[in-house]
Amino acid sequence: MADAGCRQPGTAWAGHPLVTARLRLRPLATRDIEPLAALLDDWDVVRLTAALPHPYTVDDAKRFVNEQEVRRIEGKGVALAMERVTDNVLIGVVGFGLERNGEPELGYWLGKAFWNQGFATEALRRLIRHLFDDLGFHRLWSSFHPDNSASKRVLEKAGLTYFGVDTCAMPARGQSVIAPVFALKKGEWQMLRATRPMLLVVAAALVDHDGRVLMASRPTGKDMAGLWEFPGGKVHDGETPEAALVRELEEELGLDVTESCLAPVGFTSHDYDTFHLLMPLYVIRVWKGNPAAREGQELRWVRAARLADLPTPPADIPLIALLREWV
Ligand SMILES: Nc1nc2c([nH]c(=O)n2[C@@H]2O[C@H](COP(=O)(O)OP(=O)(O)OP(=O)(O)O)[C@@H](O)[C@H]2O)c(=O)[nH]1
Repeated sequence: MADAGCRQPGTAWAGHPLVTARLRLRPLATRDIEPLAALLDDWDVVRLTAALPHPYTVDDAKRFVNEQEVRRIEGKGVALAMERVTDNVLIGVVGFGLERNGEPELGYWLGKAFWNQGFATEALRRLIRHLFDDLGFHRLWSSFHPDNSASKRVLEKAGLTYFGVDTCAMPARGQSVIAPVFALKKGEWQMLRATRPMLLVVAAALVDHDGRVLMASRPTGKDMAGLWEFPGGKVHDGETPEAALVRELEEELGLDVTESCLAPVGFTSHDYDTFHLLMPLYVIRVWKGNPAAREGQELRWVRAARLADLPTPPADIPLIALLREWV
């Protein structure tokens, strides 16, 4: 599913948010100025960057947000806020510039509290897909301070490989460095993507007598922890989707459901960048037992019209719209 309607390849950035499992990437706005300054007034965050001053003030952040808006309008590049979907907190910035050679140069930074949790890689993978698939670029690149091994790892995980070195000015540090340059061509990226798995997951919309739907929070330790989802899980080898759902509902909630009570209502097909999710959804109105949270999840009965208020995995958004018609 495209994240923002049916964009044709080659169309320009239109300001739509890009959505990942845990993040929303959207243009910077005035409301980001204070949180931006708080995240960037940190020597550990800025010391290996080229242009971010230290100390970093609210005025610096104001100037940065205004400059980025001008760059975006002039088509020179885009800086996107990385916003966590569970609580809408700004955690960093990712973006690209076309100033150096007309090919996108990737850049990013994260507030220190958000390091080592895979956020930069997740954001970069989504931005790369946007640059190749939606904006029609054929090659992109990035360079980093030679001491910045974390940045190197992020680029490698996103698929970029060593291309050469370049002299990189670091005006905010009053020096220049010989910086490694990493690059990725569209064809290489397409080959990498062809190896990602297709995951078949089944999900249930359990609907009670009041027309409410049972949602479960993904427990700490699982991917997308804190998001609200339909109960269900992966289909095992040799299982039918229906048998898998009956098994999952027993394991996760202690419910006894018979296959004949499952009504398939639709499916979602969603690109998570590291895997492709195919997930049929079944409405169930009859079961035995009371739902019990057996796997550390929190449970909540929610009216179909209010489901959209919960932070859910992006794959679930079309199913939530569908359920409004069904329940
Ligand atoms: N159950 C469920 N999974 C969903 C939904 N939406 C969605 O993107 N998924 C994704 O589908 C995958 C299901 O994996 P899971 O970890 O829940 O599967 P599972 O119960 O078999 O767990 P396990 O592999 O830890 O035993 C996850 O990547 C999850 O994020 C949803 O509404 N319900």
